[in-house]
Amino acid sequence: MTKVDIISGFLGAGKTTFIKELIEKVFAGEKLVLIENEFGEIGIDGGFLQDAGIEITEMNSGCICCTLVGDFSVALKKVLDEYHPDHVIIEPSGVGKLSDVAAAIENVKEDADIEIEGRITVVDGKKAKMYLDNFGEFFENQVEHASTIVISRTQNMTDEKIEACVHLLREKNDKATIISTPWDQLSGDAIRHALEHGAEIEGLFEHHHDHDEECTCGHHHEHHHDHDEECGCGHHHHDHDEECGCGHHHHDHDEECGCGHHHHDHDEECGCGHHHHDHDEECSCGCGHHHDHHHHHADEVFTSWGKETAHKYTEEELDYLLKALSETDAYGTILRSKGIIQMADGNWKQFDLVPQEYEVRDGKADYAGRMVVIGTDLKEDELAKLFHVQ
Ligand SMILES: Nc1nc2c(ncn2[C@@H]2O[C@H](COP(=O)(O)OP(=O)(O)OP(=O)(O)O)[C@@H](O)[C@H]2O)c(=O)[nH]1
Repeated sequence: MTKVDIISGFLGAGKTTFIKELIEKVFAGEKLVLIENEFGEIGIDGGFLQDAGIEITEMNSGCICCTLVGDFSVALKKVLDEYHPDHVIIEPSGVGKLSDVAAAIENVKEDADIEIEGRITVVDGKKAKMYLDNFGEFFENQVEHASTIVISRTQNMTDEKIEACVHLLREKNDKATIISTPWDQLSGDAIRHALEHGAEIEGLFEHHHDHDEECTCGHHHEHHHDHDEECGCGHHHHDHDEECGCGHHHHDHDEECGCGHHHHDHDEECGCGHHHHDHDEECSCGCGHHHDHHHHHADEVFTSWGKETAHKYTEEELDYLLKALSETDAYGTILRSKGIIQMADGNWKQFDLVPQEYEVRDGKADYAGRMVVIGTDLKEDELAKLFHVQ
């Protein structure tokens, strides 16, 4: 039996940092495989885990989401056959929906001896409200489908702020264990207990209905449900045996689409008896597409820009670009950036950036400098100038 833990969380939430804690405190000595799915084309993480002798499979071909569920299932099966690990840790991209990833694992469960132990979502305590308001479609799904929610950065928050954050998360998920203790104070046992509790309540997420049936809404779902239950794909389905014929996705009508606006039903009927929202106007979510439905794929909303470079940066250049990206919107709405670059003195530095915060560490020489920037409305030409990669 291989136990599978999913460590999800929005861009820069602290997934990789929490995985380090898990590996050191909880999974030490176990045969472990990590499957990482980065949204950016250029993988930056990974080095430290490889050094620790942990097997890493990167899926950089795109975000695990409903369109990539099949590819992901194949990658997971391959890892199980090849390594027979005790544990598989899956780190989906920050903009992946936890329900999509869980559905992919459920696929594999039918012919492999695995059990989902924890659906863990790491939440940046300081940004939870802002991300819920602005990118609710992605962030909310990660919170709602978690069995354990781990809040990061609580060591830098007041008790009131921590409480407000827990309250906000509780409104979206009243079942999950919420960990708000700073991680360095958490023992391995406490983390293990939270994971095991996750496994206990995992049963609540599982449904046993007809598998492999084609839903008449035009999508292939792994599970079908009675009544108005959520199937884990993050969408709300109505009677599955009913053909509505309108060819649209149907969702909870009161759901936010992630563009930060609340859309209401328009009075149009497509004939299936449900109200659909059908705007012809452009949504201001930044994806630049016309929407006639509520569902966004991550790559419609978020863009990733990445480059390799031989440029050697001075301290001033690095300082300037990190401040520009974290404190201004001159280059678009920057949600995440990370990179490994060579400095003018020959040393290598690794940087990690989220809105309002960045961190620079000494890095190891690599084959080339490289960086990735993820956000909305990215100004790519300006970014290229900022990083001296033109
Ligand atoms: N102070 C503090 N910093 C943290 C904490 N968790 C994460 N960070 C920092 O936040 C940045 C992002 O952390 P990661 O662990 O790389 O986040 P991630 O969720 O893996 O990010 P993605 O690569 O976007 O998936 C890094 O600079 C971390 O050092 C925390 O609890 N406290």
